[in-house]
Amino acid sequence: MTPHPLRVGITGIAGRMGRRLAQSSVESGFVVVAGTSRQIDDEALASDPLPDGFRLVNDISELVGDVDVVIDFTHASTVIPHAAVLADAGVPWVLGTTGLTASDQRAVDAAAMRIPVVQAANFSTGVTLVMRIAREMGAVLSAEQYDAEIVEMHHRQKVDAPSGTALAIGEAVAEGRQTTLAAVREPAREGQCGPRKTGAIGFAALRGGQIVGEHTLLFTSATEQIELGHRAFDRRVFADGAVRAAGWVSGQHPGHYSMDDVLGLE
Ligand SMILES: NC(=O)C1=CN([C@@H]2O[C@H](COP(=O)(O)OP(=O)(O)OC[C@H]3O[C@@H](n4cnc5c(N)ncnc54)[C@H](OP(=O)(O)O)[C@@H]3O)[C@@H](O)[C@H]2O)C=CC1
Ligand SMILES: O=C(O)C1=N[C@H](C(=O)O)C[C@H](O)C1
Repeated sequence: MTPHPLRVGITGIAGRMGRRLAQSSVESGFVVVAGTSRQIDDEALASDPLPDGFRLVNDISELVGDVDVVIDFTHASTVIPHAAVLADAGVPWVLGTTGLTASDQRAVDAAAMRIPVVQAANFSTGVTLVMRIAREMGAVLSAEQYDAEIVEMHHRQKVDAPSGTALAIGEAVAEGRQTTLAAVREPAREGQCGPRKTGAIGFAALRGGQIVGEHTLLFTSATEQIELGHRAFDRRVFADGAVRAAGWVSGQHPGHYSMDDVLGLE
């Protein structure tokens, strides 16, 4: 049963997503009990609507005793330690961090054997649907005829590329084509890179200004081009999805869940 009101802990609460997650949590009637920041900066947080009694701590291990769920949008280097702390404490995990290595992902999968984890490279409802359509397009638009490419653009501060969403869209196309992205991903093109391989999935990552997040999937054949795009205007779209996931995951059994599960999609 979901405890009421839900007590939420937010890692990286002073970050771009951390701040927005705190607002969305409060707007949803949850209590933001604690957040982490490696540099405690009360002044920077003073303008945000956090409740009395909120604790700002240095490390996730200092907040897990007080919370029903942790929402975590930080940096890939935190994933292995966060997985261990949350699994040991038995606290559900909503994970939005991108740029994970294969060993980071294995740590998430291992934690999901012990706690419920909702992981998504993009918590917006729109992108959740884009993934489903991308899978179907991959299944119908044959790899021999249609070249699949994914273009993404983000703000100049983003540290990982291609974005987690771009990679997840690529994985969905690969799944539709009954293969894996690892098997068909085209290496970044530069110099004498040679012609495009049939069946490859390519990526282009653009960075500039304060673009929140834009993704376009293109299928190009000799006779036509199909584009599927998504543009996020405000980080609220990710935060609201993650907060919805937090409310949902706190009542679940251990397992690895996606936004499809949260939204009740087949
Ligand atoms: N799944 C989704 O829907 C979305 C995912 N993201 C992902 O969320 C993550 C955070 O994005 P964003 O909020 O823009 O990033 P920010 O850099 O603004 O915030 C990240 C916060 O994480 C904390 N942090 C803890 N450990 C580290 C570390 N080792 N290196 C860097 N930061 C650390 C920092 O807080 P402090 O310095 O105070 O400790 C920082 O403020 C990224 O991986 C991004 O791709 C972003 C948007 C949507
Ligand atoms: O870093 C960001 O900002 C974003 N990261 C996610 C990703 O890597 O896909 C989601 C969104 O596009 C914003």
